[in-house]
Amino acid sequence: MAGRMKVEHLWVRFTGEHGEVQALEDIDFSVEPGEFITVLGPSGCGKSTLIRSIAGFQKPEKGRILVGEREVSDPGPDRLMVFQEFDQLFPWRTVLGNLTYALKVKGVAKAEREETARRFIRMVGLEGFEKAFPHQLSGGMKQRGAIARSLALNPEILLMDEPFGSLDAQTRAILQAELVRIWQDVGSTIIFITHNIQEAILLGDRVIVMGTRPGTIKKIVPVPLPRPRLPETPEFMALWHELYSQLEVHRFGENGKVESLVSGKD
Ligand SMILES: Nc1ncnc2c1ncn2[C@@H]1O[C@H](COP(=O)(O)OP(=O)(O)OP(=O)(O)O)[C@@H](O)[C@H]1O
Repeated sequence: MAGRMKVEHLWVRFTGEHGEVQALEDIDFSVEPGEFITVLGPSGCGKSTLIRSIAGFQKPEKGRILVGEREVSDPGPDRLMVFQEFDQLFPWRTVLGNLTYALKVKGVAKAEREETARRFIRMVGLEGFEKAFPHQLSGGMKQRGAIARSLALNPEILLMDEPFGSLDAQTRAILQAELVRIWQDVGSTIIFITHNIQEAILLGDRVIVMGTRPGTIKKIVPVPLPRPRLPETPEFMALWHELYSQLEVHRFGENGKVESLVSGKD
């Protein structure tokens, strides 16, 4: 069984053209094995910096991240990332080829690769498209392929940085439901970033709400609703309002108009 993941008093600072940015300040939480955590916050609050730190792409200024007993210092196969962009699969390999190649790199025996790849392709609903190349797939299908490839590699932790952010509302709703079903099947730990309140509640066992400048944890909110979750229920709506009130949802734009920093129901 995979160990608990701990983010311990993590601070990250960037020095850029426009001076210093304290992207993360004293981020501290732990995640149980098999837990589904959503991270919700307005643009620029440090969500991507947090997930990139967990992935090992970003060195902390202070603090550390533990996966079980191991301290994260570099990227590793125990923590795989799925991004928002649709071009994550190798364009010169078929869907099946993308998965079997990843399994080969991981060192899985040749005899097992194709069967494992086909199982995960089926799991994400891409059966029949094994021989298709990425350019022959829709955005949603490419995301399914990227998710299948990550899951086939059986990481301890799957890190998802707004993976459904570029999808139309209907495809997004389908993939949200399917991700929950797959997660219940495979039991991976998932850290899922979103700026969408409804998505955070639909998916997460707990929602980590972040505030901006500097990026801090404002609150960790458990979601005690049975799955599948229905946004129309009073319990769901009550949570929606609780999270909404935690977020710094509005600011004044240059022309004095109120701009929304997070989206709710899209
Ligand atoms: N490489 C970098 N160099 C300088 N500043 C950076 C760098 N990466 C991020 N930042 C700054 O750190 C802060 C947090 O950025 P980050 O991308 O983590 O936020 P986010 O919550 O993921 O935003 P979004 O939802 O818009 O993607 C921002 O102020 C950003 O400008």
